[in-house]
Amino acid sequence: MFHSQATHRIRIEGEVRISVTTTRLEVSDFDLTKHLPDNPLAFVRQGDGLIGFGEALTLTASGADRIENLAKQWRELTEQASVSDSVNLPGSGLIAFGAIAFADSSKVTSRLIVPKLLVGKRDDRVWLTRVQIEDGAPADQNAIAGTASIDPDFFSTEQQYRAETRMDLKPGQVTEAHFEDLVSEAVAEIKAGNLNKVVLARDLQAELPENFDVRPALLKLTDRFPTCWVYSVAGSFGASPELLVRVSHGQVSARVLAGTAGRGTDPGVDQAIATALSNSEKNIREHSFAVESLVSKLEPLCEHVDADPKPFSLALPNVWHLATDVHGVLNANSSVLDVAAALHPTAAVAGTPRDKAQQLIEKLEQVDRGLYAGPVGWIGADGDGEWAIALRGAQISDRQLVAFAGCGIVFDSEPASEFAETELKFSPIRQALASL
Ligand SMILES: C=C(O[C@@H]1C=C(C(=O)O)C=C[C@H]1O)C(=O)O
Repeated sequence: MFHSQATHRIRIEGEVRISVTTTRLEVSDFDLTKHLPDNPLAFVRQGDGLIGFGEALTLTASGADRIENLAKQWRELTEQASVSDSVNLPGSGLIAFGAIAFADSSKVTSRLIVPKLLVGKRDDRVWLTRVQIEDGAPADQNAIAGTASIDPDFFSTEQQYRAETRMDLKPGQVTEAHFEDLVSEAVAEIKAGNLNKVVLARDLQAELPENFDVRPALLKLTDRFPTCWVYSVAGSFGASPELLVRVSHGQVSARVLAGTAGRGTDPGVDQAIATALSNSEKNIREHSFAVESLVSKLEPLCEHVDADPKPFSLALPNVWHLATDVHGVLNANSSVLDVAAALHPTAAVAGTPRDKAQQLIEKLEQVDRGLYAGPVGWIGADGDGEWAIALRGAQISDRQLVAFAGCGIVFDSEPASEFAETELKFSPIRQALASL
């Protein structure tokens, strides 16, 4: 069954040592989402991706420099690695999953989590990475923490997930009427010339049923949203359509979304909606703020940056989005987290100008967004990786589940239609938790 092997060894200040072994697995038709552990780490799109089991090591940070701080900790950790990776695919070798809080002031800790065990898949190639942590004493005298064993049936048998319990999402701290008031206030600020765009969000909440299992929800999200990045990291899970940044061998890419319309049930009407969206001045303006913010932050890090001059209409099962793919070539050895630190928060989730929008979000929403609208993804030992924006999902903490959805407000936004847009954006997570 084992095909090839790679071993990474790391010594951290002489105290902790991580030993990482990646082995190629000869399995066919392997479906990552049918083999998830309880409380999985996951980042999956179109059948490819990474799933992680347990936590071998977690790096944490909070505050305004949380992304730079995690990037630095990760660099220090990996600099001491001796890497030999014959699988040598994006996602093989030493990997951390990560979830980063939206706001500088968030009480929620941002994390990079190295799983005890990881299974990756790319273009029908599957690999297994095992992580061992030793502390201080020579390995043979030391109890090895973080050793994960794997059930021999793991790769041949689909895992049994616990039965779903229906969960009703109820209005959270920002109710319908309150949200519409906030939109009006934001429009007034924009008309007064204080800023151009701000993204306002509202929350829904539910009590978590006893013995809740997130895996059936993740399965539904991967089935229904194959082109989205389905994520599950540190209690934050969902199906994001938006790629904040991917770095691969010096190439950087992103998918910027902003501008939304609901899908039509009749094909003709649906197409008319897409055409109206791509001709809507309001939506084009909203979208261009998001592209400009991303490109302007990316340019200093790149030799050149390419963005399509006109957005395309991206069809998701529930909505149309205006979308622009952006590509660039990095001019230095920046890691995906270095780039994420420069890009976050884009005008797709904060606004323009960024600092004014962040201040207005804090003033109006008065709710900690936690990991919602923050970067979620993975980073490898070489700094390459892929991070989506944590949208269209929910966060679990203690016995509570909180879901957020937001939308970009510009001078001609109407409160009732912005509320309706948040409803559309809640539909993926509502359905994933509806136990239908
Ligand atoms: C803020 C969200 O989505 C973002 C806002 C969009 C918009 O305002 O049109 C579209 C896609 C995302 O960039 C969300 O889903 O909560």
